[in-house]
Amino acid sequence: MSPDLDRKAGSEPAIRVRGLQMTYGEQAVLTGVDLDVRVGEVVCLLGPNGAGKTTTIEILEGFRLPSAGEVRVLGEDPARAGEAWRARVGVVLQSWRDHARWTPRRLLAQLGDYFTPWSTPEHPRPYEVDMLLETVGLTEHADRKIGTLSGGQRRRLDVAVGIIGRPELLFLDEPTAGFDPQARRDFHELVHRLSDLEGTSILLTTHDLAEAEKLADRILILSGGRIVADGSADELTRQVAGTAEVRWACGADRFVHPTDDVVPFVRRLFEEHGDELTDLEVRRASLEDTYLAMVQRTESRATEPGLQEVAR
Ligand SMILES: Nc1ncnc2c1ncn2[C@@H]1O[C@H](COP(=O)(O)OP(=O)(O)OP(=O)(O)O)[C@@H](O)[C@H]1O
Repeated sequence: MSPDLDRKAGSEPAIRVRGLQMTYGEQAVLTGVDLDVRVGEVVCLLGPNGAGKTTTIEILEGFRLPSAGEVRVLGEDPARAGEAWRARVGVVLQSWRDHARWTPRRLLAQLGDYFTPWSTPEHPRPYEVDMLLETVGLTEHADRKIGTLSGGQRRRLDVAVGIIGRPELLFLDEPTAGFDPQARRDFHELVHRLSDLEGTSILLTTHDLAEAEKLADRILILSGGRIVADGSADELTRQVAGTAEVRWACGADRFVHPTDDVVPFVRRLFEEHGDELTDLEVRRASLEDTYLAMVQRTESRATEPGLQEVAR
């Protein structure tokens, strides 16, 4: 941990949300969301389509007013925060479509100027444009018109626009949608670099569970209007019963057994069947299995009145 992070570690979280509610007309989308993102942490918000991930992020960005609840982002209420606060927050929007005739270099230089008044010796802003172009892999395309860039190249530009001001907190809403595998890997390295070297706090949404596992210090699952799971990928996987499945074959017969105690179970198999075993496989629950189990659990609770009370 860098000295800067060390200093910040005891301070208030980058994001603190309690009892957040959001209702669109008659539709209650968020019914009581509690979440924290600590300084320097990378947190991934997962949830099915329509769960309210974008709504949550937009409220935290100050672009949408909640119906109820307490929201603190970098120590302020985003709905009331001013320009100095906005300069500390980076937002990667779903594709930069304006300024098709500008070049990435010109756009980034122009947007970067906005952050200059908020530069301090401890936290110089903005990023140097050439360095940022290199970081997001756009050096070759720096002087082409934005309108002629491919979808993936524009997405890289979106990321550059989001971080040009060297934000302390970065929001990424499905940042790698449309990326090819190389661009995805480059982006993952960029997130690690921002987090490890710059101490940037990051909240991102994705539907790519492998991406969540790779990037997140902590995963939150939003379902049924609330956070239903909170932990590292390993911690979440351990919360789902039957964490491993043992498959084996004796001659032509094949068997499957779910178990939490893999080693004693396999030892018994060898004691009982020894040389008769012709195949053996231990399959741990993946984050995908865990995610689907947790979302199904909340969805079935929502359709069975009273069950939620019993489960508590
Ligand atoms: N401006 C709006 N007016 C009315 N309803 C809205 C509005 N924005 C979102 N919704 C509804 O709120 C719910 C949550 O939408 P949101 O976009 O936050 O979900 P999401 O988790 O980001 O979904 P996805 O994974 O599909 O992007 C959806 O049912 C959506 O139709």
